[in-house]
Amino acid sequence: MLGRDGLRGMALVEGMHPVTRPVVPLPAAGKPVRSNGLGKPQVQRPSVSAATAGPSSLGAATILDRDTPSTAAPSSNGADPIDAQIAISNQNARIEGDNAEDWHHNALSVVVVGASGDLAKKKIFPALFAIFYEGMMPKHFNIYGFARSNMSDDEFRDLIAASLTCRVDQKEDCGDKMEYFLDRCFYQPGQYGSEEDFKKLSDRMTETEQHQNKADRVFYLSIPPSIFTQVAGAASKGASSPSGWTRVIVEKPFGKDTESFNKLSADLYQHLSEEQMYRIDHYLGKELIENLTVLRFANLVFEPLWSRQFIRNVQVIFSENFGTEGRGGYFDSYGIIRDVLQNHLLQIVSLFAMETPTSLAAEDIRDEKVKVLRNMLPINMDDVVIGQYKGRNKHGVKKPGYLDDKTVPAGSRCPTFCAMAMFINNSRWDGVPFLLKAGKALKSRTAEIRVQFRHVPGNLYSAKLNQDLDRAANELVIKIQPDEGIYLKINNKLPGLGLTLDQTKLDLSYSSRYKTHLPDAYERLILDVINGDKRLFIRNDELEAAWKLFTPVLQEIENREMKPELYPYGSRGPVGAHYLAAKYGVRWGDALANDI
Ligand SMILES: NC(=O)C1=CN([C@@H]2O[C@H](COP(=O)(O)OP(=O)(O)OC[C@H]3O[C@@H](n4cnc5c(N)ncnc54)[C@H](OP(=O)(O)O)[C@@H]3O)[C@@H](O)[C@H]2O)C=CC1
Ligand SMILES: O=C1O[C@H](COP(=O)(O)O)[C@@H](O)[C@H](O)[C@H]1O
Repeated sequence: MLGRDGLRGMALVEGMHPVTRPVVPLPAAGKPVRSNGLGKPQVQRPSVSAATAGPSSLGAATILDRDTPSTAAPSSNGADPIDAQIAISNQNARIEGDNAEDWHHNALSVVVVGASGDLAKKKIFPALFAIFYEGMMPKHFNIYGFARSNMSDDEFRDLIAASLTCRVDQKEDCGDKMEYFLDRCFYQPGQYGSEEDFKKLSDRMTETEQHQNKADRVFYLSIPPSIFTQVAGAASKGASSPSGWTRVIVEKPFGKDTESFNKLSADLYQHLSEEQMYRIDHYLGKELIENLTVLRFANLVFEPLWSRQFIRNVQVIFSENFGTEGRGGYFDSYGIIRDVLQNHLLQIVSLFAMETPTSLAAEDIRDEKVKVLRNMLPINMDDVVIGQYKGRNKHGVKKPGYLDDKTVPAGSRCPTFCAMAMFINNSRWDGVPFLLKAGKALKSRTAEIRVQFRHVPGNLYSAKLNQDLDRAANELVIKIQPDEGIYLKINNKLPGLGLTLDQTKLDLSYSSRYKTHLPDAYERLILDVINGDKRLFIRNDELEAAWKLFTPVLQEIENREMKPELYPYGSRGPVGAHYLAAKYGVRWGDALANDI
């Protein structure tokens, strides 16, 4: 068992080595000032019309002048005013401070274990490149791939290059930057359980780290969960940093139920300390999820409404317009509940429903989130609807059913859709249904939070609303993807001489307000690991509480071999989901005909 020193053989205790954002050349006037309450230093820039400046992420504290829409005429230097403000805000994420010199001089090695895999290619390498592209990587960085497949460094670079894109608009030196980045990428083949092979990797890393005082190392375990523990063991013994910190990103799934989670957790603790582990849930890295706490806690108009007194129900909806084609093998042993609800949607609920944290520090936020999970009532099986998609042939276009996938066992009852109602048993949320819904092969790809408010009591205009009052109630929609935005449905008078009410929306569409590229969730999260910021990562006790809620449901479904309700590929999902909502007097907001 390890002590506080983290990985076996680590010379330094995680946390003894304070971390700052990388140094990037700043305008001459930018100068470091003292840290904010998060223990992070800030940079003061004269051009920010800000009360405070601070890091990005949940702790973002830079307040920008929002009077000028992005469509406004360019400023005198030709730059769009909001673009300019965003650029400054981004620069503020690259914090400098007392330890900036350390950061500047330390080497950083990022090892992607499972480098030949799907996630690595699709998300991790592009994210690492984007971080570098944005000038957020420490100066002395190197990237290492590790997997069993045999590859030379050059073949590895070709593999990575194929998935890198110059997504960051209007920058001209992308090609050069890509070359520079690829030159710093290396590949080490090896067996996952072999300490010797990780030592070989470590020796190669030492070569690129040797000119720096200290070397910090990040290991991203982008591998199947069945080998998490052996990799953690071999890597910690063979390749921990001898001089700096060592952090390990662990991908989901974190177990399949309470028992397997406890085992995985205990096994990982044999090799890694809690402090070193960054359990990733990429939904927490999405722009609108990060904004959730800002919306609620930085606006007087929302927080007072955030309770059973005003909110009738909350819906967290995830849908994809494609099936599990090609991933059926993995999916069939997990199903949609483990794949999406137990992690992504439940994390959103806990962040949404938590009490005001003492501060924006990671532990304060996670303390509040875990309380929500522990306060949840056991899920009632009558509040669970499961479905599985079947093939569809519409207008000559054939779509396969889940069971048509060759990698799916014949007759599988694995749910590809689930809707459920959950309740938080505390004074804020007592009796408010939290309706969660996730499905594959549905009508559209979307992820959103819908907050349906109560109707106006004694509404003077009830006769004018022409429908039931609940339908005319306000609804706040946080659109996580696509078309990121926030809108509030309100009742408004139609202009003119008559007195007719119109349901319309106050609309903050990100694409019209901010002409900036939204960073991918993995970019933000990997950068947070480099910066030692755990606010957007899951703590062990959160998972423990999550599995406590979901394990009985999964056991019921699996032991009773419950039959999922079939729904056609590309439809709105099983009808049962609508009955579930109706049971609580609610309509799914995404299914409303009047979803303006
Ligand atoms: N892909 C995705 O979209 C997402 C993935 N994840 C999680 O990320 C992790 C990686 O996912 P993904 O890249 O899709 O996984 P892959 O199945 O592509 O596996 C990654 C690499 O691991 C090695 N590998 C695969 N199967 C085995 C095995 N049975 N034993 C030993 N090594 C194996 C292979 O490398 P080699 O043979 O070269 O050693 C492979 O390239 C998983 O934990 C997954 O659950 C999470 C969210 C989304
Ligand atoms: O974790 C997962 O997420 C993806 C959806 O992620 P998104 O960022 O594209 O919305 C999902 O397709 C996959 O099944 C699941 O494992």
